[in-house]
Amino acid sequence: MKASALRSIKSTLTSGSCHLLRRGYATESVPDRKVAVLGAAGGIGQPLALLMKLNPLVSKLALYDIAGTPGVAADVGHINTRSEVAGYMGEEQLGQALEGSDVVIIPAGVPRKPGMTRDDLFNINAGIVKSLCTAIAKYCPNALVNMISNPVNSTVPIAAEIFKKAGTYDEKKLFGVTTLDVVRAKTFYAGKAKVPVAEVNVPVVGGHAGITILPLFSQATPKSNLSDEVITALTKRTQDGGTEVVEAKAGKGSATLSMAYAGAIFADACLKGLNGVPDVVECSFVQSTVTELPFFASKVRLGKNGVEEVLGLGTSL
Ligand SMILES: NC(=O)C1=CN([C@@H]2O[C@H](COP(=O)(O)OP(=O)(O)OC[C@H]3O[C@@H](n4cnc5c(N)ncnc54)[C@H](O)[C@@H]3O)[C@@H](O)[C@H]2O)C=CC1
Ligand SMILES: O=C([O-])CC(=O)C(=O)O
Repeated sequence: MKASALRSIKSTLTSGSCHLLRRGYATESVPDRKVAVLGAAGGIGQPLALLMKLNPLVSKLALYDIAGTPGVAADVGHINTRSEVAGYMGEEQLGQALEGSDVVIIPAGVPRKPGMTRDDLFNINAGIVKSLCTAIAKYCPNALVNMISNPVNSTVPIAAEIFKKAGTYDEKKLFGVTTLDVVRAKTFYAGKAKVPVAEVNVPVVGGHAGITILPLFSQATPKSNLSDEVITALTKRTQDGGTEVVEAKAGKGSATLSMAYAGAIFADACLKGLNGVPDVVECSFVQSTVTELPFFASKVRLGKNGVEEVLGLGTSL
């Protein structure tokens, strides 16, 4: 090889690593973290894989599905960000995908069509979640599990039972992802209250289906003087947000892009908690004593072991 060609390669490599250091990706400041996405070739899985590839807290990204992951992994893997990407396809590669994972995100499963409720997905998705959680218990029992597959109100308790049976259950590490309800509540509230959406906070408690989704607009910030009538309409729109998208997609599935965004926000919060960032608080459907229900969504403080504290319902402003 000519000396000039070698010099040019060297300079490219050096400027590449400087670039990583400048952007705060240096390994000494950011710990290595492996994230696995199960169902990574799906409607949510693909944009979620993209968003996790953009997250500088991730060093390894494992993309698993029953089909299609080599293509998704090759595509996302060309993006010049920190994480190494690998695709895994078929049950025989699930163990490899999971091994060493710090966070496992599960958007594997069937979505709704118009006229269906999330409960109609129970039979098929319960089976999928059961097999995936059995593998998690075996290959990465200490990982934080972010459950997206519906019905979340049931898939989370199912996962808990699978982990209990395997002897690996840790209530601090199992999360139903309800972030999309918060994302919607923030968007709809900002629109009506005419406040900058980036400043809005709205806790959403309860569960993730119809009337179990309870946005607490009385605690929304920045505060506004919306009438009871408007608050009732905002509540209903948030509760029916999933159905609004299912109907608009007219048979082509449910929310995927907004869910990928919400899933990426929640996974990022989990990673920050694991890395010891203080005061990381998100709403999530977790094992809870806030009400008499065994699982309930409320604000949760995230830390080095997952749930650090399940926060209560709060008080109206
Ligand atoms: N928690 C929430 O707020 C939300 C949850 N969802 C739920 O997320 C789930 C996925 O939705 P979409 O991505 O739109 O569906 P999709 O059908 O586009 O993708 C699902 C993916 O899961 C894969 N899959 C099926 N069985 C699998 C298995 N055993 N192991 C690994 N992968 C498997 C499929 O091959 C497919 O690629 C649905 O259950 C949906 O209801 C959707 C939106 C919001
Ligand atoms: O409505 C659905 O089936 C998907 C979902 O959970 C949501 O968009 O909130």
